[in-house]
Amino acid sequence: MNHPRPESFGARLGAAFDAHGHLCVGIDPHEYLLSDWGLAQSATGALEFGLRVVEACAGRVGIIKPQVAFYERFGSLGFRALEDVLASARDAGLLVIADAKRGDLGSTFEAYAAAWFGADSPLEADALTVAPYMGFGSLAAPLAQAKSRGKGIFVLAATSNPEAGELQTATVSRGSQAGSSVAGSIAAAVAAYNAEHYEAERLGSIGVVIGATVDVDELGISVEGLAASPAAPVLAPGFGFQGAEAGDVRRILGASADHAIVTASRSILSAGPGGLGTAIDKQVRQVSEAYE
Ligand SMILES: O=c1ccn([C@@H]2O[C@H](COP(=O)(O)O)[C@@H](O)[C@H]2O)c(=O)[nH]1
Repeated sequence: MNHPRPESFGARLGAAFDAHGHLCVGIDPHEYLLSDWGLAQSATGALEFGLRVVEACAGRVGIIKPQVAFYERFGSLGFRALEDVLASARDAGLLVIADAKRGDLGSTFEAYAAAWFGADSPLEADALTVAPYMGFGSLAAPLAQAKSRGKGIFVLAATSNPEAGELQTATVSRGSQAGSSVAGSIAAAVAAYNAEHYEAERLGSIGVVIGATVDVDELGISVEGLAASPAAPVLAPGFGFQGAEAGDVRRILGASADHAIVTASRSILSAGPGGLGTAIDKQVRQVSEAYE
């Protein structure tokens, strides 16, 4: 039987940008946030937290990013809670980026892709963050599965944490990217992959993670290369709590800002359950002003 090819992640992301703008709300049930929200330090507390964030996001933003680690810490019950949060986000029509930062050699990566992209998987998400430090080639299986299942992948290139620069500015010594920085080589590989596999699309389905706290020139990343059609989506954490301001997104990401997912977690979540809707509305306004 012939199954119709699903709409690509890039197409769905473009629709989410058009309908709701570029803000993505992170779901990060930190220990202190569970306390502040009056929730239990348990999978049940993390479930309640996630469901309330999903409820507040529905109709306000198009994209959410649950941080898997905050569910994983509660073991199997935490994963069960995450499954329910993902199901509720799907029902609400939100685009879900699972921030799990998976990475491994090809055959093992296939299992991760089955977990996060499988149509029958309870952990099914729209996109997954992955680590390329076993080589960009190690991503071949999840890249292929993403394409066939209409999913997206965000490859870590230049992360927002201050200690990352030492490794990510290092020079690649071999192969077609010899002489580039590690971050620049990942960005170039993603741009090339989109050009080859998503050539007919406005937005490719394979993106990069570039922290909003980094200097893309210093990191050796060509934002023009990422913005060339089909543009690579840029998942940009680091706004709010880590210091970057949404109003600066164009200065920070240059040509890639038009395809950026402006991501914030603690700065919004710290408003508490009662103030969450207002905090999201305020952040949506700030982000949309930056794009005027
Ligand atoms: O480079 C990266 C990659 C991922 N993250 C994740 O994003 C959120 C940021 O949370 P804030 O509270 O808005 O700082 C968190 O889940 C990180 O693990 C990142 O910060 N930087």
